Amino acid sequence: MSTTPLKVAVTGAAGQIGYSLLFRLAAGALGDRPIELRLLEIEPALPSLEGVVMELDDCAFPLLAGVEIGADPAAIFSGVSVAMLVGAMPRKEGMDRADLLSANGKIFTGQGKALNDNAADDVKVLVTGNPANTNALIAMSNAPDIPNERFNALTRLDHNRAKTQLAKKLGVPVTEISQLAIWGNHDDSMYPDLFNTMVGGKSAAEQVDQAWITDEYIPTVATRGGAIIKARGASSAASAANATIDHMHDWLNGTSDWVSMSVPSDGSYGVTEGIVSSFPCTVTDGQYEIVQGIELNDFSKERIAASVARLEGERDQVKQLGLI
Ligand SMILES: NC(=O)C1=CN([C@@H]2O[C@H](COP(=O)(O)OP(=O)(O)OC[C@H]3O[C@@H](n4cnc5c(N)ncnc54)[C@H](O)[C@@H]3O)[C@@H](O)[C@H]2O)C=CC1
Ligand SMILES: O=C([O-])CC(=O)C(=O)O
Repeated sequence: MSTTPLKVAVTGAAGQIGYSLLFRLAAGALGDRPIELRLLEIEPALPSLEGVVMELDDCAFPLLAGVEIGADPAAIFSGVSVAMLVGAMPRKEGMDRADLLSANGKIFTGQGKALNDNAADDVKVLVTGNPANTNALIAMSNAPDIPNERFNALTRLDHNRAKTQLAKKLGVPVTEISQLAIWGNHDDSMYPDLFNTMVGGKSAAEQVDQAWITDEYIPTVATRGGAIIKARGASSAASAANATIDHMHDWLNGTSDWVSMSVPSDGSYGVTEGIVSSFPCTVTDGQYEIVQGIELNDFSKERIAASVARLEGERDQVKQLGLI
């Protein structure tokens, strides 16, 4: 076990996702090593964050080596090797995630610059705050000294949702499912591809019919966030925190199966270079790779192209806003 604390920044730490995320991080969810938490909030939320820190203290977590809080990104990001950018406004019922671009996008220009100037050389940045893919693009574009591939966005929640919905349909445990992946944007156009997914060693697509995939499965996965907002009156929090941990855990520690990661496209599968889009990925020694050589049928190609078009639209919008 490494005894050097891993310095992890979390933004929006006093929010709902923060409340589920911090305690698991402090308990060792990223790996069996000490962790130092650097928590960023806006000034008015700092008193509430102080209460959360009191609760962290009250857990006496053996791996928690320190907690620092503040409203200055430069100070909080100083020397961090992991940055979880969660802090952003959540959508309300009836909104699309892209509706948050003008409100949230500017958060990621300042945080991109602050990471550029203050984070450790090996920093890995994961954006959860919505619209996550394009916010990651904004942060990446404002951090010219950090390699682009260190900026990811979260589609692991969609991946986990896709896994459970398929497992329920087929009456199998989630552990039977492999090679599942979400492609495209974390919005209603996302595409969970079942044509390359395996269940119990056999093709998933051959065990369900196409009408179920098109009319039930894809819409259920893609609109799950909205369904949760409707049911809870607030957007997903514990599951989003769980997915944020899953993504960063795997990026740091490696994978044994495909995982869905939104990463800057290198042009693989015709996805426009530079946009941050979800792909099937594997991770070895802290480096992810987009899985190559996957056969995509015409249905999949069409769905991916539609989602990529949404990402291009968001990119054009933030260009116009002067954020990239
Ligand atoms: N990618 C994904 O799968 C998911 C993304 N989300 C997104 O995550 C974000 C956070 O969600 P919640 O925790 O539920 O929201 P929340 O409103 O409970 O918490 C957000 C926190 O961010 C803080 N904040 C705002 N601006 C900030 C800034 N400039 N620097 C630091 N902190 C700042 C706020 O003060 C607040 O405490 C939302 O944008 C939401 O839509 C939520 C679920 C899943
Ligand atoms: O739907 C939302 O606004 C929150 C979110 O991203 C999700 O739950 O997937």
